[in-house]
Amino acid sequence: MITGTLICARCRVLKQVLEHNRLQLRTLSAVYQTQYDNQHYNEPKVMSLRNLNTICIKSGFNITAVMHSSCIFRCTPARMFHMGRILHRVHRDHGKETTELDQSNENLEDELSSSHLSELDDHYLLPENGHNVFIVQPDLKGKLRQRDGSNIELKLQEAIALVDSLPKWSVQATETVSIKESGKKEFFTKGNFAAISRQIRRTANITAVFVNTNKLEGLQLSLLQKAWGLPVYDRFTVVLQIFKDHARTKEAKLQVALAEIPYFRSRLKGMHAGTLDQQKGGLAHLGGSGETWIELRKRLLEERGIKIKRDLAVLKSKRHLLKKSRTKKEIPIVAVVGYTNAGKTSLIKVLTNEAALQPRDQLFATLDVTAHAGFLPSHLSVLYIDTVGFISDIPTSLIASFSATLEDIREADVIIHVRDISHPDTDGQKLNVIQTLESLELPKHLLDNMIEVCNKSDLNHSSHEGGGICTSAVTGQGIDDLKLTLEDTVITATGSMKKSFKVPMSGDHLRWLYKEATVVSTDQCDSAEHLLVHCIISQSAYGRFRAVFGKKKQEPS
Ligand SMILES: Nc1nc2c(ncn2[C@@H]2O[C@H](COP(=O)(O)OP(=O)(O)OP(=O)(O)O)[C@@H](O)[C@H]2O)c(=O)[nH]1
Ligand SMILES: [Mg+2]
Repeated sequence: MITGTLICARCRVLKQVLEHNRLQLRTLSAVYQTQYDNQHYNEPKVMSLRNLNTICIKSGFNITAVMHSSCIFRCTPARMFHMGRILHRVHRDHGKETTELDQSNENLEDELSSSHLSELDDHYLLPENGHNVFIVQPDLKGKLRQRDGSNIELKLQEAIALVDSLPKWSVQATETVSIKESGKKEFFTKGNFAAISRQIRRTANITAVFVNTNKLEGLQLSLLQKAWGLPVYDRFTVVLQIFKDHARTKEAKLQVALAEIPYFRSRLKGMHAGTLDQQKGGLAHLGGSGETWIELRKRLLEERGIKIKRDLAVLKSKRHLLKKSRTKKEIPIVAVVGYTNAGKTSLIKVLTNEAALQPRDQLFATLDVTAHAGFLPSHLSVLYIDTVGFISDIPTSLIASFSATLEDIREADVIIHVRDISHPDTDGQKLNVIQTLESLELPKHLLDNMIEVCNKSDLNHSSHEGGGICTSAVTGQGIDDLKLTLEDTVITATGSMKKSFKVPMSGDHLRWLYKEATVVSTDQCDSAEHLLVHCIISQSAYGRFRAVFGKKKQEPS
């Protein structure tokens, strides 16, 4: 039996280090590497430890120690112990397929690959103690201003609300700075940069700077961090943290993890390869084909992205099954969209009387797409879909990672656009939502039939002109109007009809209609043996009704 140390073949760097030092490891690593290359090269998941163990036994290899690439970088004794324990169990249970084992392997893979990526993180996302933030509000000048067109004071207010949405984060000071050009290596001009740096240095107790711009380039970010000696955040990273903090379900967490990848990638871009490789103990290049520290992390990020997308696809297929069963029952779907904090969840709560719904005065309180059943005045049941709020100046990659939400909007029968009519920038917010919806290339009829709701009208003291149904989710004002309008729109959008049927008191007609259509009300007929039934019925159900019961007898002209 050959005795040796087991290594993770995914890490070619480590393999080369070991070989370079003439350690007696080649037999197993070669077997593992070959298997990995042949079978799993394009797959993010490495061979399971159980399979590896089978190979070990077949090739007469006795494992005496476990070693992973993270030993070189950041291997904790606990991780080593964990891996050793699993291998011990694999040995013991060799040949037996136990689910417990699979579970451990999965967790382990995640733990190990995130151990590399956590070095990119450096507690930058969701630091335990929060932050005292200095907000720098860029004031765009010249052509940039014309393109942007929004009010600086309102942008600053939104930046403050974003920071306040994070646990233990607070705003310490704010400053507005003129910006003339974007896309340059340096974000600020020299003079402005010196002034803002002085201001930051003078303000006590600051632990982070938030530059309220869409997204800083990797290089810009690292230059600013170096100059100020503080972590620097842009809009993308602040919203990403809010998403990370608010994500509850597996799907939302996966979507946030997917959104994190471009962020990590941009961090890599901003890092200087030479400096980091030196810091990591000269492991930058080991032989011609070895991976540098940065290459390794790029590969891990790519693998992580593939894995997350695969997991999301599984969830999506389940979601489709659910949708199919919904469609089978022909329940109309109403997607409730709007700017974050406009009152979407609150409105659904009053429309459905669902006590469990919890609106919160927070940006991005809702991150999970949820469905809530409600009834319209004619007893027509609908499903309201609560969605993630929109916000201006967010890179599309962040929105795209929430593609499931967007797909739900696409598949709805009707869209309700909820606006916060009391917000000083309500028109800007409306424009942003419309532009985002248009960029989703939704079917034309969905945009044409969209219902605009001017919510929080109890707080709006100036008169509101223009379309839209004025509502208040707090006082209930306008909710009945909204339901009536929604009912008409749903009936038109789903191709349903309002019909009345004269059906015999005895017989299956009435039971059938209650099951397959929405019975609005019933009336006595001239004949005592018949009943007049008023329904909302889909075209397909109407066709079936006629096929089962015949036309002439039941329908009054
Ligand atoms: N006064 C008043 N407050 C409202 C009204 N509707 C919602 N709110 C408040 O506005 C805040 C946000 O409400 P939500 O329903 O959570 O808003 P949302 O659009 O779902 O927000 P996100 O999920 O974060 O995008 C909460 O504090 C609500 O109580 C309203 O009509 N009048
Ligand atoms: Mg909400």
